[in-house]
Amino acid sequence: MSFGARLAAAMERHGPLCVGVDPHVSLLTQWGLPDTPDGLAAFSDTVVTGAAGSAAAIKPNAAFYERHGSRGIAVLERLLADARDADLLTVMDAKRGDIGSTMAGYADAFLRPGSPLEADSLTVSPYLGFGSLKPALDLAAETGKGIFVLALTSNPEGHDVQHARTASGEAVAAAVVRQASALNEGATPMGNVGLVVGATVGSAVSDLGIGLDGLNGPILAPGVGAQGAGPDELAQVFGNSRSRVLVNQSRGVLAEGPSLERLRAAVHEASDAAQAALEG
Ligand SMILES: O=C(O)c1cc(=O)[nH]c(=O)n1[C@@H]1O[C@H](COP(=O)(O)O)[C@@H](O)[C@H]1O
Repeated sequence: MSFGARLAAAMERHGPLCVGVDPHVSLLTQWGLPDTPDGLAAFSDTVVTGAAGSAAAIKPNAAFYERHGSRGIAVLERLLADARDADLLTVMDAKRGDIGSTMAGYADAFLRPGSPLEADSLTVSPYLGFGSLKPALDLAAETGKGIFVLALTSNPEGHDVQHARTASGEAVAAAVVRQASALNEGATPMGNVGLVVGATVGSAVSDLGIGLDGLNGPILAPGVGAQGAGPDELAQVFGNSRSRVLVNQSRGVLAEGPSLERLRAAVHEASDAAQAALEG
């Protein structure tokens, strides 16, 4: 089954929440864990257990594993395998972007079946040119994996690049959305090519003339919780595309650990709140 179909089924079953696995030093400390590979492993195990059966997906952020070198990467490998065993879809948040020939290496690392870091989907940056993503998009299409292309990011600094206009007058982010949408045409229930649009972007979608309705793919929405967005913002930003929005929360949920019971309750609550906001 393709990623689009698997994600649609997981969202139908578990709701629209993606739990971000971001083991910040401050969270490890708060959880009473050391800032070491063992600390990362304990944190990751708890998040997988807390999210399994209650969230559609988890999104480990590579940065927090990479800072521990090879032992951190080993923890990430195990996390991805454990999530697979727990029937949790994975969004590998590595935000890769490079010249096409190198992009093929990143695609092999994260999307090739059997790779130690195999995930169900990968976040990528189109800001070396959308065409540079082709090797990753091709491998995803071939293997039924997913790609989330950064379009309108949740951070305010993203405006400089994403709101800029191309020579034809089209906003850069609108061009990204247009090119991603073309790849999902005709797919049911939705295609494998998703976008990242922060829930914090306010009226940018309409201001820039972006047609999210035509994407026919998933939209990963970070920015809820710790970055300040909530139900009103989800409803405002995503309009008619709300049914395909996968809402990410990292710190907002993770702050409830290390108690598994409290973490599970927070996952349920965040999932219900996201569902209500997106249905409303
Ligand atoms: O691709 C992402 O996931 C992402 C894109 C974006 O525009 N903004 C954004 O915050 N993220 C990631 O989403 C997560 C947000 O974390 P919290 O703010 O703690 O919920 C982090 O892992 C970010 O790296």
